[in-house]
Order: sequence, then C-alpha cells, then structure tokens
Amino acid sequence: MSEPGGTTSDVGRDVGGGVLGGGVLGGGELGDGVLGDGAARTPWRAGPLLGAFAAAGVLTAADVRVAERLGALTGEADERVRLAAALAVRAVRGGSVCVSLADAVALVDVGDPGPGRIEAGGREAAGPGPGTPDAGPAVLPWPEPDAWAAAVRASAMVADGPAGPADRPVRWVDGRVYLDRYWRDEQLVRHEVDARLAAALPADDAAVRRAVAARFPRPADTRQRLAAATAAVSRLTVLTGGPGTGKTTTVARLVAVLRDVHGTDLRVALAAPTGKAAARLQEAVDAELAELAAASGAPRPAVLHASTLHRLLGARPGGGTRFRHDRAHRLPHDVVVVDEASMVSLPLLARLLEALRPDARLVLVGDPDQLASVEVGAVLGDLVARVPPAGSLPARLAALVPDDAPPPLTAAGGTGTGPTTTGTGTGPPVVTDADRSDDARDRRALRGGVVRLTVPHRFGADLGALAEAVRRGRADEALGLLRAGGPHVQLVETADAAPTAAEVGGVRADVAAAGAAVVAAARAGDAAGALDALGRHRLLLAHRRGPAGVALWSAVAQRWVTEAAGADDGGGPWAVGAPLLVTTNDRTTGLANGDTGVVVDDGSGGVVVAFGTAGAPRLVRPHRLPAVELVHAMTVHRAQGSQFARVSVLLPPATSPLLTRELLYTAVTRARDVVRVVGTAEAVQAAVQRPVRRASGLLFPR
Ligand SMILES: Nc1ncnc2c1ncn2[C@@H]1O[C@H](COP(=O)(O)OP(=O)(O)OP(=O)(O)O)[C@@H](O)[C@H]1O
Repeated sequence: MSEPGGTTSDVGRDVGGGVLGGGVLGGGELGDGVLGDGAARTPWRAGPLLGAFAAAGVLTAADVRVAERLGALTGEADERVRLAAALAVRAVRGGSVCVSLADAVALVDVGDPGPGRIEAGGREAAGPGPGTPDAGPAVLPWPEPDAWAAAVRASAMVADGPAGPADRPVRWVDGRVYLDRYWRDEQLVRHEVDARLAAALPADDAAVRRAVAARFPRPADTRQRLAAATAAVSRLTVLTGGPGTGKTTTVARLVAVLRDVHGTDLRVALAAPTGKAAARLQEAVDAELAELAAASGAPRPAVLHASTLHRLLGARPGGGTRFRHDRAHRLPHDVVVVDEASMVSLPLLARLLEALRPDARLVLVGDPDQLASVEVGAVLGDLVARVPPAGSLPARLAALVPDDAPPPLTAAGGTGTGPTTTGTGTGPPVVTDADRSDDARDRRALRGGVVRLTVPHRFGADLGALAEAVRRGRADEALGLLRAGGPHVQLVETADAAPTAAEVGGVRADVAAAGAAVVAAARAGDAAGALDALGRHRLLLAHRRGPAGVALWSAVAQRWVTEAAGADDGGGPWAVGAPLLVTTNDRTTGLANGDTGVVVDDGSGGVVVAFGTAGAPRLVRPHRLPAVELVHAMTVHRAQGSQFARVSVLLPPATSPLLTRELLYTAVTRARDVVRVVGTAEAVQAAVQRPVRRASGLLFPR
C-alpha cells in the first residue's frame, strides 16, 4: 500500500503482494517486476484467448502475466478462468475493487479507455493502453457467459462465494470477480461498518442536547447539529458536503460537543490521507476551538495535532501493508476524525477499522464527488451510496434532536426500509423514484451515519452553482454557467484543444503575478509571505505529459515567472522563490509526498525551503530534503486536499480518457475565489458527461 501519489508500480506491488504476499500461494512469486515498470513492454507468452484481449489492447502484458502465473500455480489451464483473473487485475489497476464479468463486456463495448490509460494518480501509460479504438466486443472472443461463470466458479484458482475456501487467490461472489485480498478488505469494511452502526451508543441525552445547542446556536445550523448528535451516539459518522459547506467547522465543534459531554480527557486523533490535508485540518480545527474557548471565556484548549493516516497507524519503514497499530495493538483514541476521506483507499480504511478500538468513534469527513483514491476503491462514495442495514440510529436521532433530524422514511412512499433488494437477496439494490431525490437519499443515508452538509458558506454563488452542475452531471448547464461567467468563474473557450498564446493570456498574468510575489517575498527572506503568495494561484492539468500536460506547462509557467520576476538565476530548483513539490515520504523531515514549499533566502548567503502554512512555516535546509520537483503546475490529482485563491485549469482534448466529471469537479472546487477553465466546449461537456465508475461490492448485500 502506498501513500497517495504512489506510482503505478506501487499499485502493481499491491496486486502482487496481495495475492502472494498474503501467504496464499507462497511468497515472492510475483515480485514488483511482474507489474512494475516496463512490464507493459515485456513480451509474454499468452494463450490465444488472453492474447486476443491483449492484442486488442484490453489487457496489458502485466494483466496477462499475473493471470498466467496464477494459473500455473493453481494448476488452472482453462483460459477462460485466466481471462477472468486478468480482468480482475485490470480492474484493480483502474481503481475498481472487482470486476463484474457481465459488465466487463459492456465496459469495453462503450469504449472504456481502461485502467492502462487512466492510471492511478492520473498518470498516463507510456504506450498505447487498453481500449484502443479497434478494441470492441465484435472482435473480442468473449466466452459464452454461463459456461464462463461455471468454469470460473469450479476452478481451483477461485473461491466460490463468501464461504469459499480462504486459500484461493481469486474469489467469485454473485458474478463479481475479485483478487481475494481485496474481497477480504471489502468484507472487513462491510462488517466493521455494519457493526459500528448496529446499535446506537448510550449517552446522557440532556447533556448532548445542551452541548449541541450551545455549539451550533444558529437556526440554520440544522445539518451541523445533526452531525454532532450523530457523532455523540454513533460509532461511525460520515460527514459529507461540497467545499465551504462547513465540514471543518463542524468537525471542530463536534469535538467540542464530545468534550462537553465526555470531558476534556477524551483522546481525539485528527488525520488525513496527505500531510497537506492534515496540516490544513489541524490549523482550521485549532483556530475554531480557540475561538469557541475565547467566546465562552474558557482557557485555550491544548492544540490537537493532526497527522497523516499512515503515521497515525504507525507506518513501518519501507512501507508495506502492515502497520504498528492493528487488531492486536489498537489505537488508544476515543475519537478518530479522518478528513479528505474521499482519498482513502479500501485497504487503508480496512487497516484503520481494524486498528480502532470497537468503542471508539470514527468520523469520516469528505466530499464523495471528488476524485477517489489513487489506489483501489471509492470507499467514501460507497459508504454514502450503499443501502445501510436497518439500525436504531435514525430513531435515536429523531428523539435526540427532533427539530434537526429528518422524519424517518415511511413505508407508504416505498422507502420505509430504503430501497429493496431483488428476490434472491444478492442482486443490486433496486431504487424507486421516491428514493432518488436528494432528500430521500439523505434520509436513507442517515441510517449509515451519513450527514450531508448542503449550504455553501464560502463560495461565490456562480462558483457554487458551477460545482453543483458538474456534480449533478448537467453538461449544458455547466457549460452555460461557464460561458455566462461571473466574478468567480471564467471560461476561456478555445477554438482548438491546444490554446493559443492569446487564449492563455489571463493564465499567464495570474501565473506571473503570483510567481513574482513568491519570488519577492522569498528574496526578502519572508517565508510566511512566500507561502501565502504560493497559494494565490495554481495552474492545474489532467495529464502529466503531452501538449496538455504538467511537464510542458510547468516549463512554460516557469518562463513566465522568470520573466516577470526578473530572475537572473534561470529559475532552477534552488533559485530563490522556486516552488517545490515533495515527491516521496520522508520520515526524517516529516515531509510527505505532495507537500509544497518555497526556496527562501536565509539572510546569510544561503537558502532554506519553507513548508507548511503561512501561519506556521517550517524551514528545512536543502540538503535534508527528500526528492522534490518544481511545481509551477500540477495535476488535479495532486491538488486534491489543497485549495488556492485562484485556479486555472487547462482541459485536455475532449477525447482524453482522464477527462472525467470527478476531475473537473475536483479542479473547480480547488478554487477558493476564482476558477478559470481553459478548453473547448466539447471538453467541458465530455468531462461532465463522463463519471468515473469504480466497481465495488460494498453497494451489494454481500
Ligand atoms: N453554520 C455556519 N454558518 C455560517 N458560516 C459557517 C457555518 N459553518 C461554517 N461556516 C463558515 O464557512 C466557511 C467554510 O467552512 P469550512 O471551512 O468549515 O468548510 P469546509 O466544508 O470544511 O470547506 P472545505 O471543503 O473547503 O475544506 C468558513 O468561513 C466557516 O467559518
């Protein structure tokens, strides 16, 4: 398991390590080399069936090699079974937990570009990826479905159903095919989450009511009060909402409510998937808690430290999938809050749930409409969308905060128990029309401890409306809002996918102004000022390479800044004012992959690099730094968990497989004040119309 921003070979390691490292088949058979760098270029000896899928670009060499190896190790020669395994490996590379064999045909049919093209972390594959135009069901020798399913279920490679043997590398559950390791993680999450929701916690109702009312006094704070009450009586709270809807504020006050009720000794951990997000969380929560204390005349509470999830769990040197805290060595905390939970992968959530004390409260906070984890799973989205088991939570909340809790769903509306499931009890949930409204969905999700905040407090109305149109998949509306523009929204509609110099004139002005301000502050030795200026504007792209990629545009932006700032040192990585991105995790300095900093004059002829926030800069000497690169532009994936006053997003051509609804939504919502979208109308529409689909079994009853 790698931290966010992990490479494709990290994902490969996950697959190989999971299948074999778990001891199922003996160690080390599938090392990094199988899925690691260069695998796609390595020739392989595929049988005719897998060879056909590989030749069509649906499978990569890595998919095929893993499947063939598993076949050899389990004595399974049937190519149809190996094909199912290869499709499961392919699914994992694309972020899915499993593959539904029935859907696999349709996915390729609709031109799914495949995970080889949409790599984890938004990386593009070096060579042509799966889903090249000539791939399609007409030319692919798909096995006959019933015979295929029967062969898979009967195979020695495959465990059939949840009760199937525990020592098989692949598992079949109701038509879904998993690499077994991910099925186990999914089961763990399912069981732990359901156990947390099964029974509401006892609480002093009067004390909870008093604290909730005191901490959220405004009449309009309804959903925030509901969230705090949920955290008071549920061992799982999922707090969701778009940017600026008050999630962080709610977290701080929710902690205050829990302390009011349970005492200030309550051990609270704040965590986030990235160091950057953790720093933001800590700063915001501490500021809010200090303000609350000041307002009530209480002494300022001790600072609540936030850390990355990996650090909280006790990552071991060298990474790996095991942490110091696990089922045998639980975390000591009474409350664990995880921000930016949309970036948490299924395996990482599984490890966290294992490490939590059963009586500890878990509060997951995030925006499920953003890009999901760079690794496997879209677990926040799944927890919000799944049909939770019936529990006592809604009734408990209705009793505790009657004015804020929505009335329970009624059977008359067909929604009394939420969407029904098909007769076999194993099919997908059937959702009636009455269930589809936001209101019905929110009420149903409350059974799962999910509270969605809906009122944006920070966004300009035009920016909020744009984000909402993108989130809801309304392409024409999103394009209309962009074209109409406003104080917080700009569209530079380009004639061609590649913008002209005139079309990026505004981007250039913003890049140059922010960059020159960074350089000026850095030259003056003003670390806080440099970090502040660094957050004024960010250029975002979908791709790393190519004409619409970070590599090219970062170089262009660097030239703009160098010209604007009159830098005479070429703007290299140690030039004063150079913006740096950390590209690996480093225990010595505590810097994490994704942290950004600025090279600052140290006042005595040398330089230091300032990281952290303007409020609390951290200075690190260059020789102590882990791997860094210049960051005049970054991918949208990288920007997740950060916000900037102004954002310019350069869209790739409409045909780019990276151009998805989640990507555009995440890009747009990185802006605190103004977003500028540069691209063709087709690109905007293509993005909004293309939601990412990640297969997972969490949405199903088992
Ligand atoms: N109930 C409320 N009434 C008025 N203002 C609020 C309320 N809750 C939060 N705010 C304000 O709204 C702004 C955004 O809140 P906050 O940062 O908590 O949102 P967020 O959802 O965490 O945003 P992001 O996703 O961008 O981190 C802050 O200025 C906060 O003080």
